[in-house]
Order: sequence, then structure tokens, then C-alpha cells
Amino acid sequence: MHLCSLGGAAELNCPAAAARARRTWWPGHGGSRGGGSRFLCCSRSLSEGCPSAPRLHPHPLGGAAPSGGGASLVSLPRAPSYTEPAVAEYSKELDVAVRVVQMACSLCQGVQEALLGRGADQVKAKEDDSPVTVADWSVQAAVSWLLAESFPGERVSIVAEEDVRSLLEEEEQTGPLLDSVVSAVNGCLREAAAYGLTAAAPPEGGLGRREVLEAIGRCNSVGGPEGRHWVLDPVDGTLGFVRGDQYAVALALIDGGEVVLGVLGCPNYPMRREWLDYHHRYYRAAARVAPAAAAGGWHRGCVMYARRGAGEAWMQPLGPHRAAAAAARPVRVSTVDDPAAATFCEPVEKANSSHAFAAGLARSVGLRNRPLRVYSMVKYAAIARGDAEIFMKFGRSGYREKIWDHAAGVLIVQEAGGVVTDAGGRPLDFSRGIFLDGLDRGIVACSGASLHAKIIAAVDASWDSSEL
Ligand SMILES: Nc1ncnc2c1ncn2[C@@H]1O[C@H](COP(=O)(O)OS(=O)(=O)O)[C@@H](OP(=O)(O)O)[C@H]1O
Ligand SMILES: [Mg+2]
Repeated sequence: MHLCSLGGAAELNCPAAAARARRTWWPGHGGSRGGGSRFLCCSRSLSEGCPSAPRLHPHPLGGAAPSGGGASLVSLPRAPSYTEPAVAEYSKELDVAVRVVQMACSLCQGVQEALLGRGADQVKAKEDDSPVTVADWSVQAAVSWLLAESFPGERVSIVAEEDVRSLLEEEEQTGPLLDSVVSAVNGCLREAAAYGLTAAAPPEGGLGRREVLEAIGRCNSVGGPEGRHWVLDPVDGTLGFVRGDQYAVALALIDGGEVVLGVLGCPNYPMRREWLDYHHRYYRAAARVAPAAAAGGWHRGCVMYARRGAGEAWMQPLGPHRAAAAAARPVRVSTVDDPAAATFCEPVEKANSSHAFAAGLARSVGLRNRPLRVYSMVKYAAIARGDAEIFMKFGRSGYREKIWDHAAGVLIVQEAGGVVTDAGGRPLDFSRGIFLDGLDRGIVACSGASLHAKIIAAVDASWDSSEL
């Protein structure tokens, strides 16, 4: 365990570069550790396969009447309730999960801002050399606490990425860390009432070190085909997070081996894609001069969510619950099904997915747009709301994909109208524990069945001649 020297200025949505990239997604430049990163946006007309067209469905949280004890949820102006049992199922779980992810995003925003100001010594490296920060452990502790308090009397099983051991090892080797985590957790939990989770507020004086460690340690479930398991990636795309770029907070619920709920917090992915054209920090500075500009929400990220079988996915802006819920809108995948006109997403890091294979495949189907390279499950969010059409991930041989890196995003894309399978066209199997074992080659997510079939055929045609 050692300090990780991730450096490099993040060039988030630079306006000048955005002008150059006006017509297409521009590839991010992740490069190796120490490099900068860029994330720019597509400026295709919003009328093209517009995901924001209003639909005549009631909001899924509309029927989320809190049942039994547990979190007392603030009553909101509600759309008509669902009556079909299949849709009403998991209402309370979805409602709590959205609020919890909102709170976690707020925590992350604070840590990211502090991190960018204070430098690389705040970033630690795990045994596999991947980065981890105060935010990863703090979000895990806060989510664990909030779920346990919101579902009292239930054995809340959580499968999550971080563990207590690595936190304690870091503490031992590099000095005070746990206190920063405790402070971030308490700062987050103090906001519980603003997010309508009043019963989950911390005790007076806040949680202590022991309680925080216990909360992190409780997330030690291994999932599996039976029972209910929450699946949490506290900070997905930690590399993007430490570079001031895109990252996600991902929370899903698996029941009987199937993903039934997915919530994806994307704190740097604004509600409207054209807002990505601008540098977040430029806007933060502008907001200090003219605070009214900030009130419009241009700078905010979003939270996407879906429930299995509902046939719809939703998005709301970051923020306390009343305002966020009032601004929620459905999202829908793009209608582009011609690969030549599609945009594909892939991981920023070459080590996480072969860029060369994806580029060859893109050429073979006549794809003209440059790839959208973006950190984290924001790739799934981009597909779900029609900002891109294809996401491919072909990990290096031997790498075992983890369920927390995919569960929430896969469900959201599927419910928004997309198709996600392995490269053999088979559904992803979330019932096998922590790993997405049994994957044929890699993961292919597309905005629709016809595009998906073409991409799967193209993968087959290029596979044997590839070096994967
Ligand atoms: N070698 C390798 N191959 C495939 N996948 C890997 C690999 N190493 C790590 N990971 C996992 O990838 C998560 C980040 O994946 P992304 O697709 O978002 O990649 S990238 O950040 O855009 O480069 C990342 O999640 P976080 O740790 O939450 O950031 C890892 O779980
Ligand atoms: Mg992850």
C-alpha cells in the first residue's frame, strides 16, 4: 500500500476544445497516470431521437408510499400511483435508493472539490494499484448506514467495493484518514432530513469511528442467486474522480439473482448535454459573480434510475429531494440504428478495454463518429438518455468483471429501451456472486435490438483476427 501519484490537470469541458468538437463527441484523452483528461460533448440536435420528449407515464416514485417503519419520507406532490403489483413492487426501495444516491453524490462533490485543491497525496492506491479516496470509504459507510436505518428489522445485505482492512492499513501507514472519513460521513448524514430520510438521521454528536467502520464492514455480502442484495460501487471511475472528471455512484438491488432496481448518480454529467460544452470550474467562478446563474441548475449533475419491468427510466437533477423530484423526467435511448451514424462509448483507460479492437470494429461497420471515452458507468447513462448508441467493453483476458461496475447501468439502459448482453448475445448473469462470470468475451450495450444485432455480428466477424 502506498501513496499514489496521480497528477495532471483535468481539462473538463473546455469551451475552446468544445468549439472544435462541435459536431461530434471528441475522444477523451485519458492516457496513463499523470496525464490530463478531457471530456467533451456531442452537439447533435436534441430533436434527433430526443430522449427528453415527455411521456405519459406517472413518475415511478409517485407511488412510493413508505410502508412500515423505517425512514419517514417527506411527502411530495405526487403523480398518480401505480396500481399494477409488478410495478408497485420495490417502490419504497427505489425511493430510498434515489435519495441515498443523491446524498452520496453531494458527499462526493465536496470531496472532489477539496481533492482538486489539495493534490495527489489525498489519493491512495489499493493492492491492485487502482486509486481510492476518502470518498470511496465515506460513501460506502453513509449508504450502508442509510439503508440499514431505512429498512429496520430487515437483514440488509450489501455487496460493495471497499473494505475496512484497506482503510485501516492506509491509516496505519500514511496517517489520519479515518477521521476524515468519519467527518465526511457525518457531514453527509446531517443532510438526511433535506433528502426526506429523517428516520435515518445520525444520533446527536454523529457517528463515531467504530460505527463508521462497522457500517463499511457490513457491506461484505457476496450476493448470489438467492435473496435480496444491494450492490454498491461507492465511486465508480475513481480515476475520473481524482482527475476532476466523470465518475458515478452506483446502487442496484438484486433479488433472486436479477437486477430489479438501478440508480446511477452522475455528479458531473448535467441534465442537458449541451451544458457539457462548458468547463465546470468556469461556471463555478461565474456563479460566484452572478449566483442567479447557479440557481438555474446548469452546473448540476443528474441521477438516473429504473425499476425492472417498468419499461422506462428516469433522470432528476442533483439536489435535495423536493426540487430534484419536481424536475424529474423520463429518459429514452436514441433511435439511431444505423451503425454509420452511431456514437460508441468505451473506457478511457486502454488497460480496461481494448481501444484497438473497438476502433477496428467501428471501422468495419462504417462508424464515422469519434468514440466517446468517458470514465465510469456514465457510459451507461449516455446510452440510456440517447447521447450515444453503443458501449463496448472487452477487458483483458483473465479480468473478471464485478457486478457493482455494471448492475445499475445495465438495468437503466434496458428499461430506457436498450439491449445489453455479452458479446455472444447472452444476458449478463448477476446471480453468480461478486463477479459477472460466464461472460462471452465482453459486454455490448446498444440503444436498440437492431443495432445490437449488427454490432454482435461485427464482433464475431472481427474476433478471430483480433489479438484479444
Ligand atoms: N484491467 C481491467 N479491465 C477491466 N476493468 C477494470 C480493470 N481494472 C479495473 N477495472 C474496473 O473498471 C472500472 C472502471 O471502468 P471503466 O469502464 O469506467 O474504465 S475507465 O475508468 O473509463 O477507464 C473500475 O471501477 P472503479 O474501481 O470503481 O473505478 C474497475 O472496477
Ligand atoms: Mg467501479
